[in-house]
Parts: sequence; structure tokens; C-alpha cells
Amino acid sequence: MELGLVGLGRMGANIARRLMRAGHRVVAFDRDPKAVQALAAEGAAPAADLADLVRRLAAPRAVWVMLPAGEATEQAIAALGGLLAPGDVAIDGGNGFWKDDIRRARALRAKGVDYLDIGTSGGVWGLARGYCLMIGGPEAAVRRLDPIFAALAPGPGDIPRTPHREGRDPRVERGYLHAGPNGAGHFVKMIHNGIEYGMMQAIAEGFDLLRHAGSPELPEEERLALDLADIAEVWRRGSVVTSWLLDLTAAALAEDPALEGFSGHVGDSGEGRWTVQQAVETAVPAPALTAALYARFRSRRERSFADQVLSAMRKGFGGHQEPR
Ligand SMILES: O=C(O)[C@H](O)[C@@H](O)[C@H](O)[C@H](O)COP(=O)(O)O
Repeated sequence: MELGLVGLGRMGANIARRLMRAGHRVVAFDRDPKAVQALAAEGAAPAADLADLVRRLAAPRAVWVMLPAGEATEQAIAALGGLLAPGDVAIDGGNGFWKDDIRRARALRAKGVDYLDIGTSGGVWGLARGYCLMIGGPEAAVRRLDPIFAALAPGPGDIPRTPHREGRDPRVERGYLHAGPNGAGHFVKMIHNGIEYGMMQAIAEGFDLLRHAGSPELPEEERLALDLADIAEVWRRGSVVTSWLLDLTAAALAEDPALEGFSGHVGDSGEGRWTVQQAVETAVPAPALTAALYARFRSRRERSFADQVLSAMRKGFGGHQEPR
């Protein structure tokens, strides 16, 4: 098949590569001409702009937008709405907000253009491992693009089959899910990322406790000097907390045991905030995921004003001084 790809960053370029390796034709555009040239050297058809990209595709077309969520994606999808024809499909494969998808799908539907929102998990490893895809939108468009999704997804690999799945959608076991109508793909990805925050935070706090097991505040005989890299490694082998996140932690600790290459300023791209908003909207208690999000906010402040207010109150009611 052929696919137009808009946005050739870390994710977009690798998606193009994985598709080309599977024999698909990719027409590629990025506002950075160097990125387009680099991918053209690997076999992609270069496009000069969005209109050129649409011209170079045969109808019915499919164009995958892989840009940062928010304004960049919004503009690209709106521009495609003016360029695509009835029967074509526009895709947002980035980390978009699911309610935006419902609005965009409605606008495109009025022009006869289908829209798919796809949560794409796998990060920079997706090229080699494949991407886990969570797709929202009309089934006919999802079916038509099946060869694209099959090529991007990891495939069954050597993951043992889950018992009692007979009669269920086999695409899921190959790594892609048609989650429901527009919005459902990015909704599922949003919750995936909320869980990601929580799991990451749990691992991070555990290793912080291990690191401080030798704290001079403890009685000497209770101080432990633990090898964090070895603990992470042994937990990868048969323990209950084995996971890819733990694999990545073990690799980072083996390379740099004190993680000196990291300041600990942890960013966030929106999915964790939307997860917490959803928890509030539906009154679903999600304390672990919420705490994980707030831990990231806290990571960006050396000292918070809240801490100063705490100290001021302690001093006020008890005359307590801050340690010098
Ligand atoms: O499933 C994935 O592959 C990741 O979730 C991926 O989508 C990305 O790494 C996140 O966008 C990071 O999100 P934060 O910037 O919010 O940590």
C-alpha cells in the first residue's frame, strides 16, 4: 500500500522506515527539508508541502500525521481537510487529546473524509520491535488500512497466547486494536500513559528507598550499601515486577550507577494530566496515577512555595526553626 506521512521526527521517520521495510510506499513531508531528504535517501518519495504530498498519492489516500499534539497537529489536520477528497483517510498517530478527535472527525466527515485517531506506543524502539497501536474511528477505514497496521505492529512474536481468547479479534494478538469510534484510540492511549506514569513512579520510588538504605541517619548496624544495578538485574529474572520499564532501569543503572547523567527534571506531554482530568470528570479514584503526575511537577522545583508556607506555619505554632 502507500501512505503519506507528515512529520519525520523520532517517531514519524521510524514509522516510515518500518513501513518501507515491509514493502509499502511512503510519501514523506516535514517542514525541515533535511529530514525529507534523509528519508528520500532511504527510499521514501519526498513531498515539498502538504498539497504536493496529497498530489503524489493515488486515491483513496491515507495520510498519517505524526507531529507533537496540539497546535502543530491541529493545523496539519485542518490543512489536510482542505486537500483530501471523499473516501480518503486522515490519521493522527501522535499523542493527541481524545476529545479533539471527536471534533476533528465530525468536521472531516462532513467532507466525506474519514479520520482515525491512533495511540502509538513503543517509542524509539518501535522500528525494531514494532508499535502497539490503539485505533479509534470507522471500521471500514480501519479494515482498508489493515496492511499498514499489520506492518507497524509487532506481530504475535513469542508472547504466549492468553487462554480463553478464542473467538475474539485476532488483530489484538498481533499488536493492534480497533478500540471503538473516534476518540477511543487516543482515550485508550491516554489511560496507557497514565498507567505508565504510575508504574514509572513506583519503580523510581523503590530505587530511591534502596539508594538511601545506607543513610547516615540510620543506626550503623541497620545501614545497607546495596548495589542498585544488580538488584534491578535480578528482578528482571522471574520476579513479579519484571517489565520493560524495569529492563530500561537496569540498563540505565548498569551504565551509570548514580544516574549522574540525569538532573531529575521530569517532563510531561499531557497524557498524564488528561488521565487525571478524566478521573475527576468520572469521579473514579486514581490516587496512584494522580500522585505520579504531581511527582513530576514537583521534580521541576528545587524548593516549593508550599514548603516555605509549611515552615512558616511550623514556626508560627511551635517556634520550630528550619535546619541551618
Ligand atoms: O507509549 C509510549 O511509547 C510512550 O508513552 C510515548 O508515547 C512517549 O514516550 C510519551 O509521550 C511520553 O510521555 P510524557 O512526556 O508525558 O512522559
